[in-house]
Amino acid sequence: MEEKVIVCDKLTKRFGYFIATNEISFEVNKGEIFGFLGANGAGKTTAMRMLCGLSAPTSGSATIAGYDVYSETEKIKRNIGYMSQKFSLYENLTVLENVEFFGGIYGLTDQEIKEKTEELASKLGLKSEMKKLVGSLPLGWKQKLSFSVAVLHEPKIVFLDEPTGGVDPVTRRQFWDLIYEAADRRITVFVTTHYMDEAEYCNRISIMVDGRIEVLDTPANLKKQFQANSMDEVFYQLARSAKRADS
Ligand SMILES: Nc1ncnc2c1ncn2[C@@H]1O[C@H](COP(=O)(O)OP(=O)(O)OP(=O)(O)O)[C@@H](O)[C@H]1O
Repeated sequence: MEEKVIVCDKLTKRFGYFIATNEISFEVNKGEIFGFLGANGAGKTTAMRMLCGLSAPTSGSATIAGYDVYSETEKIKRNIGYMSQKFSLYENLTVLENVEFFGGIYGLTDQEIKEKTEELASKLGLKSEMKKLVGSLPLGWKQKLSFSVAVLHEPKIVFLDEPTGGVDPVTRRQFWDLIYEAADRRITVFVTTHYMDEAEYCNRISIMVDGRIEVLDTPANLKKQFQANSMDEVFYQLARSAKRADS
């Protein structure tokens, strides 16, 4: 049987009377690429923050890499990687300094950091850029670098919150090559995106509407279910029913 690395049962987050995430239940397998979709305000970030151990749920249960989201948040943080468009690398440090800094935070030894640095520099074609400030790199490179840093310590799961926002299609494709490589190493990838071509790259996707998970299946099955030619069509059929104002 597949090992489940995320198990979530009726997980709920309220802010006062407002239910941002409403009884979501799902499981994610080891090494799976799981797309977590929904219109703006659907509740994705709120859910992801709970799964990363950054925000306590109001009710329901979840385990991440076997650890409880209420009582074992420190263990969760040690077993995951995280990347978002907003939280990224230090722009005023060089590429090398960033890798050394995050490697240190993740508890890698100096030798491991050295090996990882060389691997990363050659994989990303950044050998001659290692001493440049991250702030001077093009956005696409920053995001590929940021992803590589998020998986530097070979976490069990990497959470990606709109990782490719604002990046051109060619660079997004390269970014997804990195995601596939991580999944090949059995790192589970949990990714939110607004790009429907990226949704097609996921093994399975869920789509949230107004705090609830409305559908969860493979892209192929969802297209069949909604008699749609693309994930774009599936998404808009569902998003049309959303009531929340900020979508
Ligand atoms: N701390 C908070 N207090 C009150 N309401 C909040 C809080 N955080 C989020 N919300 C509300 O919860 C809802 C879900 O927000 P969330 O950021 O999780 O959505 P999202 O699906 O990630 O959207 P986006 O794609 O825009 O990031 C929104 O209506 C938001 O205004």
